[in-house]
Amino acid sequence: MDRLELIEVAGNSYVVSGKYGIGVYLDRSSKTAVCIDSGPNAAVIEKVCSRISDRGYQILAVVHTHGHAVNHGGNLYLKKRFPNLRIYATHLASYIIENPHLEPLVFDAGGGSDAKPDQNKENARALVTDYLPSTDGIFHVDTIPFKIVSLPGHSPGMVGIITPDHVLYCGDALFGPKTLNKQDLLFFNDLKAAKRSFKKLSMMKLNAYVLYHGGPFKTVTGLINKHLSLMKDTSAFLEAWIHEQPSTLEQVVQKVMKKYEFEDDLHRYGLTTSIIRSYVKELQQENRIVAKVDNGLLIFSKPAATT
Ligand SMILES: O=c1ccn([C@@H]2O[C@H](COP(=O)(O)O)[C@@H](O)[C@H]2O)c(=O)[nH]1
Repeated sequence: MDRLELIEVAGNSYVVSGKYGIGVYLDRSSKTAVCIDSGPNAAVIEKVCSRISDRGYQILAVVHTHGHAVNHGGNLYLKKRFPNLRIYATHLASYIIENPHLEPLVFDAGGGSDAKPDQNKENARALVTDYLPSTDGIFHVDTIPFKIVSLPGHSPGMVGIITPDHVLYCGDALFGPKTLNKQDLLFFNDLKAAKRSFKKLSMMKLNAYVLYHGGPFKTVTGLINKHLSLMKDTSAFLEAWIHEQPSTLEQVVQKVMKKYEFEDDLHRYGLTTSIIRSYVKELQQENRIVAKVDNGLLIFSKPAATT
């Protein structure tokens, strides 16, 4: 793993270099640091701790945007190193953070989970100490004021965190260009909520936006448009296929895995199934497809023509 650095985003707000955009807010008066999410495992967060202590700061708290394993895998390490650590999360996120065995409910369709097994084990007993509101508002870590912005879509109850420097840590409300170029199929568990979150983001005026998969950006309008266009393409593809060929969810997943030339592995299958479920739900909500049970099979098909 490359050496991780703290990159200044604005004022006292930083982001860790590398694959995971862990946020770090350095409070100069108290010499304490607040992390936004804690990375996938102990190895990553240990390096982040070293960069923070090189600057003479101690970690006081970690604030979670949502409860996916790659966002909270550093908690147990932090808790062991800083026994008075505060861990902030919404109620919804806390269920998964405290019970990592629940994560397969989100990512798994009977096979693999999004987290590697050791990430799950590692995090087994790092309990949330403080609940964040899942609606917009202000909360304090010690005396430092942060703002919460509700940004559901990728994960239920996901929130963004705004630091006193007006930097918004968006979690996975948006993905960066690297992720967008790698995968056309975007993980959102509620597409309508995701689009409302995009709209909210597009109306905000902040100094910078930090994406957990993508790092810091001055504006996110271009990224939002790219997300909307990829989502529209996926929806149109699924609608056209289901109109042509009434299908079960498994058949739709198979079609998509073939289209994107995904490897036959359990993790990819689970992720694809979760994503396709969200699209199929939206197509049903918009009456673009219908569902019926036929001989014990759930079949999606074209709605009957109205006269
Ligand atoms: O097909 C997919 C696969 C993954 N995602 C989301 O992207 C990020 C980053 O994934 P990496 O594989 O670690 O680069 C992760 O949060 C996945 O949920 C996706 O949207 N579509």
